[in-house]
Amino acid sequence: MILKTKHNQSHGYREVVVDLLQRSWQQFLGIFQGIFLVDILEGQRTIMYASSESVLRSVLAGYNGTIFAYGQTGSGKTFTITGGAERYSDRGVIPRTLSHIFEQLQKDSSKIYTTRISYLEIYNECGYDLLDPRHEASSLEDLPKVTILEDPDQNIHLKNLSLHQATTEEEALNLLFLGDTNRMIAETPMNQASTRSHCIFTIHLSSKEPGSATVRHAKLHLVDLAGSERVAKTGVGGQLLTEAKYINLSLHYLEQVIIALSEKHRSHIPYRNSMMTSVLRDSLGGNCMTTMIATLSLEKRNIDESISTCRFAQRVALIKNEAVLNEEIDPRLVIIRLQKEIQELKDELAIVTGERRTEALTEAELIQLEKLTASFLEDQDPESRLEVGADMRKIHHCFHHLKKLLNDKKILGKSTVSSEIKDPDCQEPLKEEEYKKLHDLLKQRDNEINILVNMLKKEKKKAQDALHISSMNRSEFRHSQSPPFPPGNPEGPRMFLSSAPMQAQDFSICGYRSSLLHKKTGMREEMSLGRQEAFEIFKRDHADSVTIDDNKQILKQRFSEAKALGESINEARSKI
Ligand SMILES: Nc1ncnc2c1ncn2[C@@H]1O[C@H](COP(=O)(O)OP(=O)(O)OP(=O)(O)O)[C@@H](O)[C@H]1O
Repeated sequence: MILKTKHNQSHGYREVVVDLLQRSWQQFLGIFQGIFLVDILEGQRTIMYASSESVLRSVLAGYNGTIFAYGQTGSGKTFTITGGAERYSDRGVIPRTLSHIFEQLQKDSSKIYTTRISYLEIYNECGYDLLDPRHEASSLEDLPKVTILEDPDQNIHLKNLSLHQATTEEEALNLLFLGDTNRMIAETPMNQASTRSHCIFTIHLSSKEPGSATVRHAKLHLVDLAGSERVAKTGVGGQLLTEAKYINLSLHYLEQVIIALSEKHRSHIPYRNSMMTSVLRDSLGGNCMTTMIATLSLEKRNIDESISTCRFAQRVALIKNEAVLNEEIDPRLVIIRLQKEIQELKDELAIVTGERRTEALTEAELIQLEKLTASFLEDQDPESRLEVGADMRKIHHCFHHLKKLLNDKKILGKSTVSSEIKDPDCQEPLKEEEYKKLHDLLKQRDNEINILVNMLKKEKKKAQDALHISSMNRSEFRHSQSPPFPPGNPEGPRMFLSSAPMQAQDFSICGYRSSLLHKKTGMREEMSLGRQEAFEIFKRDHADSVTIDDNKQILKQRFSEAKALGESINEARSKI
């Protein structure tokens, strides 16, 4: 519990307060056990540290929490809870709490958090939604009233109170500012801007671990109660008097609830007497970690109110709440998890039984698979899976679709690259240059082919000449044979003509073979130019090409020798 004073006396201030209270109320010192006295000079940060730290820790862990400010009018409740507008350092418990919560949520990546805000005002015993967008345009009577509904477990639900999701501190602060502008504020003899209502700013925090169906819901109520005032002392009338009556009455009911809670063995707690005690039922005597900030105005004339506040604080300090972890299993998540499990089991069963499906997938199924593939590709989670079941048709379609996406991306990438380097001014010259290059290459190849064709022609002519000569020689040689060689005696001519005629015969066989080869390869004239060229290259690069050339030379030499011999034989014959 925190006792905050607004009095602006810094020198020996704490001592003055304690001394004052000691003299006025001897037993009072006992009350201050566990109560912090906060000096105005120590500022809002100390208040925040002393009041909120442990509550915030519990809220983040999944427990409900409440921080409420109580004190007479003008003692600094609003300043403590919301803060002063002049300096940043004056910001109160709500903005500091929001800052702390969002900082912690950002640090903790192990859970998924959802933060929602509501802002309730209880004015003259009626509830209003301070975040209702119609607040500014309509009068209070036209606005829907927030009403209390109680379920069989005596849990309180508030009808017509909106919940606004806030994903960042900034969004949450904007909601706070919006609500603050809608609050009922009036000038009273005790306070230039007295809040004439009780305000409850609630942060609803839900957290769950990824993949888990267990959700924790925690509520943090930050309550700025309206201040009590002695009507006889302030002498207010009219609207202010009506408001003061409502405020004092609801604070009286609050006190009754606190008294009942602080007394052991009290079976009935009169929560239902006022809207405020109904709404704060859990915070006051139930499942909640509650901190009360008592604010005092320490002018001498306010001593009675200060003592009354301290007495109230003493009673509050006696109450023991039992906070429990608000965990529940989200039925929607359970259903989703069970459905997934059923599907997985079905798939497993299909694999085990070897069930084969051959009918074509429907259009809707194909679209669904493509959607699944797209969301799988978009999912940043490295452990995400593309679940299509044990159906080969579906698996194949997914692969097919993935391939298509990849190819589309490649084509797109290429076109992007080409469009990136495309320069409309230099594109034409580039093409012409390419064309010229290709044209030159073509010309060069034509020349080479012509040269090769000519070479081939020459070679062919030579071979034909050689064939012609050898056939002539053979006929001449045959004429000179008498009697002809008996068949099956290939040795015969060699014995008779020694080696030279044999060489001529070999050559003729060689020519015959080459003509056969020509026939076999389909005649070289009929070969395409490309094939001829390839054949020439093959011959040139062949491992035996040198030996073949040498043999050709030897053959030529022998041919001329054979020719000379033939001539001399003819000469000799004519002589004979
Ligand atoms: N610690 C403080 N430092 C500086 N100014 C303060 C402090 N506490 C309160 N004040 C100033 O005192 C005035 C009254 O404070 P505030 O409105 O917070 O009181 P309250 O208890 O909320 O009153 P009410 O119940 O009438 O709404 C305001 O002008 C506020 O700025």
